[in-house]
Amino acid sequence: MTFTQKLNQAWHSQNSLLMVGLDPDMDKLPHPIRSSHDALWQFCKGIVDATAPYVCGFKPQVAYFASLGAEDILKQTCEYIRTEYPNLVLMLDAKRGDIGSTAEHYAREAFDRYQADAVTINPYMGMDSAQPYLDRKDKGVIVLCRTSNPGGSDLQALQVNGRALYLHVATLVATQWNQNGQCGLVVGATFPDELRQVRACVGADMPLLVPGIGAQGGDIQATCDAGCNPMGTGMMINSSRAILYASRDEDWQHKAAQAARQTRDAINSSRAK
Ligand SMILES: O=C(O)c1cc(=O)[nH]c(=O)n1[C@@H]1O[C@H](COP(=O)(O)O)[C@@H](O)[C@H]1O
Repeated sequence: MTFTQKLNQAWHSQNSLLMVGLDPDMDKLPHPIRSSHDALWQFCKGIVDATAPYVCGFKPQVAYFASLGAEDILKQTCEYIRTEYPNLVLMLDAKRGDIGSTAEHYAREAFDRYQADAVTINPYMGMDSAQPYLDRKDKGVIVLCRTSNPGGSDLQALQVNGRALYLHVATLVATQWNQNGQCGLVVGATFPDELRQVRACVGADMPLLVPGIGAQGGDIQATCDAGCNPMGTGMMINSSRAILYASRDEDWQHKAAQAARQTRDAINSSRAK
């Protein structure tokens, strides 16, 4: 099954556009598990189990694991998601970008080592840097387009031939890079006007990874109005900290589940309007 087929099925079977980002920060782990020898694994497994009923997928962020030398826990978490929740999308957030020969190894990392369904990449180095990912015909390649952070405007909003650079990226990906129909774009929920423009530019079928609700303050209604396709889908709306750290006490799993359910419900009532 391809990435987009799996995503479409997950949207419908889970009735959810919510993606939970797995960004485990040792300083913020719940107190009851913090001093445990396998705290990181307990946290990742606990969050996955608590929130799985409410999501279309999970997005582990490589840096949070790599900075701890905990790639083994990332691998274990990916395996756990794949085996226990095989209908949910597994997106590796890596934001890689390098020359083709090196990118080939990043592609192996994402798709062979972690067996992700999709990976985030940076388009700055152009098509040959994306080719090793695009060659994996069934895998999702999610390209940074209009990122959620304030500094995203520094380059992405520059006018190039009368059009913002991020729209050039959107057009390039939708026309030239999307040969296998498995590409998507990252567009921040913090910029709903730009999200609307990107959706108009790429059409209804391209999935958008939309981080920026929750801790970054993006508005769910504005996000759905701007980014949903006519079927009321089309987005993986990511939230990490607001769900992961909803509580640091005994009830951390319960509070994470509650935050995920409330976010899913808010998205569903916004996309239904
Ligand atoms: O590619 C991403 O996932 C991403 C792109 C972007 O423009 N902004 C952004 O915040 N992200 C990621 O999405 C997550 C957002 O986390 P919260 O702000 O805690 O919900 C982090 O893992 C970021 O690395």
